Amino acid sequence: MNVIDTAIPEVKIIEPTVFGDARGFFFESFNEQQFRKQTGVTLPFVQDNHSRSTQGVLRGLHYQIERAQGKLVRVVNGTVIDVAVDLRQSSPTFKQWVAVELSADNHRQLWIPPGFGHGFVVTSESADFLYKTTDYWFKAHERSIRWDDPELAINWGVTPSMVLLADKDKQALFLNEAELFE
Ligand SMILES: Cc1cn([C@H]2C[C@H](O)[C@@H](COP(=O)(O)OP(=O)(O)O[C@H]3O[C@@H](C)C(=O)[C@@H](O)[C@H]3O)O2)c(=O)[nH]c1=O
Repeated sequence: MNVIDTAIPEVKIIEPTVFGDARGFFFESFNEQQFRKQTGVTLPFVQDNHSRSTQGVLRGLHYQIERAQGKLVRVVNGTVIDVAVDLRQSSPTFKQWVAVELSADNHRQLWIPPGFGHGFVVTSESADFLYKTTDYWFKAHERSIRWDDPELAINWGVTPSMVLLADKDKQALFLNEAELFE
């Protein structure tokens, strides 16, 4: 696997080594030893999630204010633009974001550490999104920040009128109203 730095040092793109042959392909989608060695991340993963979304669906920007989750995310069908936003007020990259295309074809994964908001928008007909998390889900600690907050000015690469949101994300807070990390 290959680890690629992003504009935010703790957010990393992981490119697995894919072995293609006449049958199709094979790759190790997660190897704890390699992941630890090459990213320096030693947090254990405790939950695996799978969501399916249709074109234009945007899930985000989500985080847990307590029991913050690190996430290792990837796509096994379709294409998304995946976004990580630094919500740690003491961080030199506070309020900065990275957007990375993840697809079934590029096999890319994104490591998003605890303390970040996370979201993605589906740019293909549908997308199957898989991710590992470093802590469990706690409904009481869930928070959502508006995907289109002008203070963040995230370039999602999609036409805003095409975006489909859950009610909770329509009611999400602006960054300046939200509870953030120290
Ligand atoms: C996130 C989650 C949801 N659920 C349930 C709650 C709800 O009934 C249903 C759908 O949940 P949501 O609408 O919150 O799903 P979704 O909007 O896909 O939430 C996810 O979005 C992405 C961007 C993330 O980063 C994740 O951490 C998570 O917040 O699944 C669980 O049982 N376990 C979980 O870990």
